[in-house]
Amino acid sequence: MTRKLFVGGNFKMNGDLATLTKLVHQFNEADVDVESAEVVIAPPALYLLPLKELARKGISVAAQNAHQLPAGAYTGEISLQQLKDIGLNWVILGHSERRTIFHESDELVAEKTAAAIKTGVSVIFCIGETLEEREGNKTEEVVTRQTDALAKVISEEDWKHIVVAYEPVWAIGTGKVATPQQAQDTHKVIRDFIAKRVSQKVADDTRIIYGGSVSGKNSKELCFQPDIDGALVGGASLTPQFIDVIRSAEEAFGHKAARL
Ligand SMILES: O=C[C@H](O)COP(=O)(O)O
Repeated sequence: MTRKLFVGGNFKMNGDLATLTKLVHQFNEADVDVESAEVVIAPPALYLLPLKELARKGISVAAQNAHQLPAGAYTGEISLQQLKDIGLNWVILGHSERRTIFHESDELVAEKTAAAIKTGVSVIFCIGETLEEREGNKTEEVVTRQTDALAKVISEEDWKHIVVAYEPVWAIGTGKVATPQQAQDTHKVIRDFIAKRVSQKVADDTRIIYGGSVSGKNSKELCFQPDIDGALVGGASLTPQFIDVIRSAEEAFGHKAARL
C-alpha cells in the first residue's frame, strides 16, 4: 500500500491573528484532496484554538512544542494533556530550533515523544544534521542516533503515531534546499535504520517527510522521490505557496500508487 503523503506547515513564531486567519481561509478554500495528502498546520500556541475552530475538515492543527509532564509548576509551558484537552491530535517535537536554541537533548525529545503518544497526541518527530556534521560525513551517525533515542523508549506499535521529519539544519530558512537526491539518500538511510532497529513493517509504513526551504517550486521533485513522503514547510507555509506544496504531494501520491 502507498503511504499517504503528509504536508505540515510550521508557522514558527510568525503571524498575528488577522494574517493567520486570512491564511487559513485561503487554505480552506483551496481545492485539495485530503485522501492523498494529510495536511497539518502548526501556528504559535496562542492561535491554536481559534485556528483549530477555523480550519476545515482535513486540515489538522498541531502545537510546535509541549512539555512532557501532565501538569505542574513549569511557568510558560503547555502540557500534552492540555493540547489533548482542546482537541489537538498533533505536536511537532525535536525541531532543530528547539534542539539548538533551547538545548533539547535526544533523550528529552524522545521522552516528550513517548509522553505524547501515551496522551494520544501524534508526533512530527524532527531530526537532522548541522552543516558541520554533514561536512564531517556525520549525517548518518546523527540521524540514526536521534532516531535510536526514540526507538529506545517507544514500542513497535507506537510508531504508527509518528511522522519523521528529516530537516537538515543547514537547509532550514536558508533557501539552500537539499537536492532531491541528497534528501532521498538520507531518507533511505533513516528508513533502513528503522527496518533494522524496529521492523521492516514499521519502516514500510512510517512517513518520512523532508523539511528545509521547501517551496511551491521545489516540492514536486522532492515528493516524487521514493522515500520522501511529503514535506514540513516553514517560510512558504505562511503564503499560498503552501497549497502548491500540497498539490505536489497529491500528485506524487497518485504517481506512486500507479506504480504499484
Ligand atoms: O519546520 C520547518 C522547517 O524548519 C523548514 O523551514 P523553512 O521551510 O523556512 O526552511
